[in-house]
Amino acid sequence: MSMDPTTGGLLTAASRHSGPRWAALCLVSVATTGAGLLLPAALGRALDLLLAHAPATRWVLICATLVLLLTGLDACETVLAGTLDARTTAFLRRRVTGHVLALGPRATLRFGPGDLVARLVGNAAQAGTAPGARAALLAALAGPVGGVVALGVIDPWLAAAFLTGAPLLTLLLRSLARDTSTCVADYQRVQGRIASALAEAVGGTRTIRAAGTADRDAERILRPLPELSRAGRRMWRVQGRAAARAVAVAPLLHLAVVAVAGMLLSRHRLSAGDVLAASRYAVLATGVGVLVGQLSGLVRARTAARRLGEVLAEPAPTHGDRSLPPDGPGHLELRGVSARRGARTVLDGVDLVVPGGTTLALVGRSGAGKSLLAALAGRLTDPDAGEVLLDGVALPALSRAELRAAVAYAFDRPALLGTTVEDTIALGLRCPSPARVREAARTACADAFVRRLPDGYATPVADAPHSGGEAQRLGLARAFAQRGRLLVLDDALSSLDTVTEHQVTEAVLGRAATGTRLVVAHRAATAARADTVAWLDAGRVRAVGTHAQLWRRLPGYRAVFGAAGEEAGA
Ligand SMILES: Nc1ncnc2c1ncn2[C@@H]1O[C@H](COP(=O)(O)OP(=O)(O)OP(=O)(O)O)[C@@H](O)[C@H]1O
Repeated sequence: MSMDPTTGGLLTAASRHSGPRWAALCLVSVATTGAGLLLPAALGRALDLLLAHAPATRWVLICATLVLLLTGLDACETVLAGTLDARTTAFLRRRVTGHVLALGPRATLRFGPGDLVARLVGNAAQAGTAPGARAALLAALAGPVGGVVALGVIDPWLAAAFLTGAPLLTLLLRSLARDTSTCVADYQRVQGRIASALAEAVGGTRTIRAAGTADRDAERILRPLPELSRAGRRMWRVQGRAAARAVAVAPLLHLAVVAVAGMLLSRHRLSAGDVLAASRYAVLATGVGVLVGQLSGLVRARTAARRLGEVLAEPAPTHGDRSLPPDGPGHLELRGVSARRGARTVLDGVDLVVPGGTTLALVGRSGAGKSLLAALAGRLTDPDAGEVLLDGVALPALSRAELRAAVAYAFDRPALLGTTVEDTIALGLRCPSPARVREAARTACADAFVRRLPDGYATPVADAPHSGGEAQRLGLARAFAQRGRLLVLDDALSSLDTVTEHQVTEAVLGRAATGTRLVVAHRAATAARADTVAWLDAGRVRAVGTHAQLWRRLPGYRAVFGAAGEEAGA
């Protein structure tokens, strides 16, 4: 049951997080085992005294006290184990959620949203039982070990009789741990694949309905079910086989101990009470059934922790602690920037300068890398080579807070996060204020429709209208409220009606606009309003100039806009 360092470290951190509770659980579990080990000796002593007609009340009372103590300890163990599991699970979920968000788009690229949810929900809950399972295994091991020691104390021959079969038990447990680990890993992997396919289908319900492929997609999502069932059955078979072997071996060992005890009784080396105690200790020592259960639980928890460890092993982007020069104009510079997606180099050694306070429109055919370049400009993703600087500071050198306050983004399909509409617009603001939110909403032409909502800005975001244009206006309002020195609009006006688009474009690109703006432009009219246009083609910047210059000189540039562009450009 070897552990990679990430998984081991994660479980150690989780145990440390619940340290006192884990220590208390270990203590209670070991105390339970200790009380369980004392009971046979006390019973044997009481029996001997009763058989000899000697006063045995004290020993009978000790036996009763031990039984009561065992009941109390058992209750404590249940409560401690339950709360420890819950705390550890919460700790793991917090840690992995934080890391997934720190990874940004890379997390979904590498694992897929469904698989991530499966890991965060199912695997985290299972991994959360690891510290409790470790404590339980410790106690379950203490039982057999204590049983053998007690047998040795009664008579060394009893321990020797038991130990002849011990190697068999060790082999049994080792093969159980190994086989269970493989089956559980297979099972959890298949579960992750089903979750991925389901998340994809949930995101594409409209497409599935429009295509009328619901049955086919349900079949596709559940296709790995037989594999899941095979992995599940394999898991039960492994455990069943181990339990069956244990059931075969344990009574033989028990019998051997009782036979030796009987022989020693006949030679007057043991009393009847000793035989009773030895018989019970032999049962404790052969408690492999308990061990099988505990070991399987621990293996399942560790396998689940390994899946969380895989997510944590993905390196998150680091941030420096530098600040931007105060009152910088938002001068953006890309130096030799290259970025790959899949096997393709989408951007190849791109150099680009956007002087502070100006607007640059990114133009290019579909798939040319406009969104990728827009993402690189505000460090939503990092380049594979080259660097991006804002006001002379490389983006990775900036502190996270400084970077996020300096660069605002609006997207074509913004995620509306937060509780109310007001929260959605104020998301991420250092000093949110109602006035700032309303002003931003007015600039984005969202104020009028928000005020018409039943509770205005206090309307739950789930109840707010979500048409493409309305969502885009809320997303734009969020970007405007941020008042960063760089504003990046990635196709953020595409769903607006013509009048609204004109008003928003005027606010963003008109004379009154402030800061530097990077706009992904699909329409010639938008490109024409920018100070400069960068034409992306085949991974490179083919030309930089005003729209009018590029339009006049370059037929390839005109072709990007097609027939509609000919009219707008003209
Ligand atoms: N996760 C990914 N895996 C593989 N390729 C990707 C991934 N994301 C983007 N790409 C590819 O990178 C290229 C650039 O994508 P990008 O979204 O930047 O293009 P774009 O110019 O904005 O296109 P559009 O105008 O259609 O939005 C495309 O060929 C795209 O298929």
